[in-house]
Amino acid sequence: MQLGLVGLGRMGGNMRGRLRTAGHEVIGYDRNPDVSDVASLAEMVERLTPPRAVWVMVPSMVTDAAIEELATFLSEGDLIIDGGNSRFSDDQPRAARLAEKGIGYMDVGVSGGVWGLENGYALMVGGDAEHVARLEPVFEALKPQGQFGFVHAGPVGAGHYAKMVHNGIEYGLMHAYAEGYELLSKSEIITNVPGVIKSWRDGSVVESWLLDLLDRALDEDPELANLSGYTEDTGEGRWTVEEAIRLAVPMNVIAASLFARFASRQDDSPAMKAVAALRQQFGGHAVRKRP
Ligand SMILES: NC(=O)C1=CN([C@@H]2O[C@H](COP(=O)(O)OP(=O)(O)OC[C@H]3O[C@@H](n4cnc5c(N)ncnc54)[C@H](O)[C@@H]3O)[C@@H](O)[C@H]2O)C=CC1
Ligand SMILES: O=C(CO)[C@H](O)[C@H](O)COP(=O)(O)O
Repeated sequence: MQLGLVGLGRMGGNMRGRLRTAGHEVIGYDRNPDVSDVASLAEMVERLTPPRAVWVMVPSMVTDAAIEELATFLSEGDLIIDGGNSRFSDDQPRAARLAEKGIGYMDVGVSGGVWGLENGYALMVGGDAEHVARLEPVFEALKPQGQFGFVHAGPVGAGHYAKMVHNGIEYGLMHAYAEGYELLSKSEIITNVPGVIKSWRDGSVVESWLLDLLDRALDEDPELANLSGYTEDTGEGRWTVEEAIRLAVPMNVIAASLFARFASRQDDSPAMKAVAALRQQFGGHAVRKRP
């Protein structure tokens, strides 16, 4: 089928490749002319035959603006799919605004990262059954081969909700591997840290794709010597914790892994300075002065 695709970066660019390999006609627009198929959004829309379907794959901070601009070129009966990591609570208001113009909307959480071109993307879909059915050939091309990797999770917003929780879990899993890695690295008795990690890849209880990727990173840089631990976040972990607070769900692991990222950005911790100062105040304990 024919699909418009807005945003041709690490995700959208590869998705365009996978869809084309499956025989679909993709007309992609990106602000960056080096990767764009067309010069403008208007040209992309012009080249699509109504009723059109346009998949948006841009950073969440710019998604609302991108969809608003796109909608000015679309007509009744067209359909917008947001595949980026948007906050689920943005979806229903967005769908309502588009519905005023007769434009349909669905949200899709996409997992698979830069490996999706080759392995396929796990898709978590939110929206009306009629829209899901319309996009079925696109989902079929994007999803991994095999039994799993696709869900119609519920109404508009459910796809992004599912992806939010997925990413929260991702934070926690990564952090568990990371803490295990640090302990192995500090141990006096382990002489082959990358070897231990590698050994777990087959037959162990903790084997997983993330573990495979940690092994890959250690193959490239056995002591991760070329990296700083500074770690960004793009929203999903925060939203997961916010939602856990709203629903009073104990979320010890994911919250701790989110906060560890915040700590990774500090040269020194103001909180720990306060703890050191207080110990000194009440107990006369020694503190380390800054050089
Ligand atoms: N990289 C990853 O592992 C994953 C990313 N995502 C989500 O997918 C979305 C895209 O992520 P990436 O491809 O990694 O980002 P990216 O930064 O590699 O690519 C974004 C692309 O969008 C373009 N762009 C930005 N604003 C635009 C606009 N208004 N109109 C047209 N093009 C515009 C940029 O020029 C860039 O090429 C984000 O929402 C991200 O959170 C989802 C799953 C995995
Ligand atoms: O969705 C993803 C993987 O599943 C993206 O890589 C996302 O950017 C990861 O989240 P964060 O940037 O907060 O670490």
